[in-house]
Amino acid sequence: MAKSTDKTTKRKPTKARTGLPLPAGVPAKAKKAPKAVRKAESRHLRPLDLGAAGGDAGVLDDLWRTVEARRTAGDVAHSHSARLLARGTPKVAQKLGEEAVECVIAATMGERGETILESADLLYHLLVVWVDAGIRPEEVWAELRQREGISGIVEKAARPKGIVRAARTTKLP
Ligand SMILES: N=c1c2ncn([C@@H]3O[C@H](COP(=O)(O)OP(=O)(O)OP(=O)(O)O)[C@@H](O)[C@H]3O)c2ncn1[C@@H]1O[C@H](COP(=O)(O)O)[C@@H](O)[C@H]1O
Repeated sequence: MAKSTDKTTKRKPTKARTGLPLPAGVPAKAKKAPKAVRKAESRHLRPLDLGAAGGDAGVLDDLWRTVEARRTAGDVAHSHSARLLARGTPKVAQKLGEEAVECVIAATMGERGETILESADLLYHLLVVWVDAGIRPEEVWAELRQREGISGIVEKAARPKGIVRAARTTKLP
């Protein structure tokens, strides 16, 4: 059968790369679905074991060491961390902000499972920011330890009035 050359008969793609239907509003000519959809799709393709046993905070120290190793010896062709770090501090910081917003959205929507996943993305990108800035996890853990037992309300009330906290915040009192 002769191949139709009439453009109008060409079916508009209605599926994303993964074969899942594009959500309403995503232009059919979109090269790829919006990031949130891509993420959700990839999660759909990789059933998640939310609340998996064996999770503990030590993973953060381990993950920091892995990302730090990617900074020094990572291959941008095979390591997301190496590629992100190679894109420079502004991009590293931008990605943290993006992931924070995605976590805010999931939490606001009351999506517990999605909030867990977005929290993991956010923590990973925070570790990349630390590696990029030369911050070791124990420096942050020490700061949190120092705050133990001091209520946030008491801490804020004790700040000198009218003086911007010693270069630790851009917020005016
Ligand atoms: N925990 C993570 C992790 N969480 C999220 N991500 C990636 O972060 C990216 C965020 O997706 P985006 O859509 O924002 O894509 P992007 O390419 O970053 O940004 P854009 O250019 O699209 O704006 C995805 O590629 C996620 O897979 C992660 N990549 C790696 N890790 C872990 O970090 C360690 C080192 O990984 P590699 O550096 O890839 O070897 C391993 O233990 C990994 O499990």
